[in-house]
Amino acid sequence: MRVKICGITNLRDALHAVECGADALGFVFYNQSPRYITPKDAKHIIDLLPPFVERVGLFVDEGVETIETICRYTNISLAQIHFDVDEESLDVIDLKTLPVVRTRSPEDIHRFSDRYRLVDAYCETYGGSGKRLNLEWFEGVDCSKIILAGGLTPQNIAEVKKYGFYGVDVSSGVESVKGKKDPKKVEQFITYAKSL
Ligand SMILES: O=C(O)c1ccccc1NCC(=O)[C@H](O)[C@H](O)COP(=O)(O)O
Repeated sequence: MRVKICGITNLRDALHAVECGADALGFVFYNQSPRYITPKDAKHIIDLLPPFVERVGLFVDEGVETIETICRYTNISLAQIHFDVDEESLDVIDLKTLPVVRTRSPEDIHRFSDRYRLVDAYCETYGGSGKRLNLEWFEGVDCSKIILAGGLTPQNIAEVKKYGFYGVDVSSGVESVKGKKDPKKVEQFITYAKSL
């Protein structure tokens, strides 16, 4: 199971997550978020990461040029796209992209089904809400290209085991306060997810 720790705002949390075995770190470039990080601060952290860690940039309502410029400057390796896009618009971005499906009903899970995608619970504000998805919606679905997000915690991560997700993504479930990770929760989450 691959694990992404999202909403990284400081070097200490980043290095601790990597030490615990995180495969990917998420940086929120959306200035309305309590987890917002400036491109300059993200670059500082990313420059100090060891090899083999995916750096994911989260974007809400940004143009292609801004996304490409920020990713190149910071050395982000994957752009996570939170606003409504179609396949063609994704292909215009000259970077590896990960569309986010904000799910209101079981049918939504099948959007972008040929691609790797992050499936999150729908909420009015964007991301990091702690809101969970109904796991029954994934019964009988090919989850091999789905990264599951939304309300995951060290306590409930074991519930996802039987679905065969490509990976899991967590933000608020491993925080002490918004924008700051709890080292123990991060360690537990990654250990439990990797044991599934
Ligand atoms: O985390 C944010 O504040 C955020 C802001 C804008 C767009 C996306 C954002 N986070 C999205 C994520 O990928 C979260 O990791 C995902 O929604 C899971 O969050 P949580 O339910 O808190 O684990």
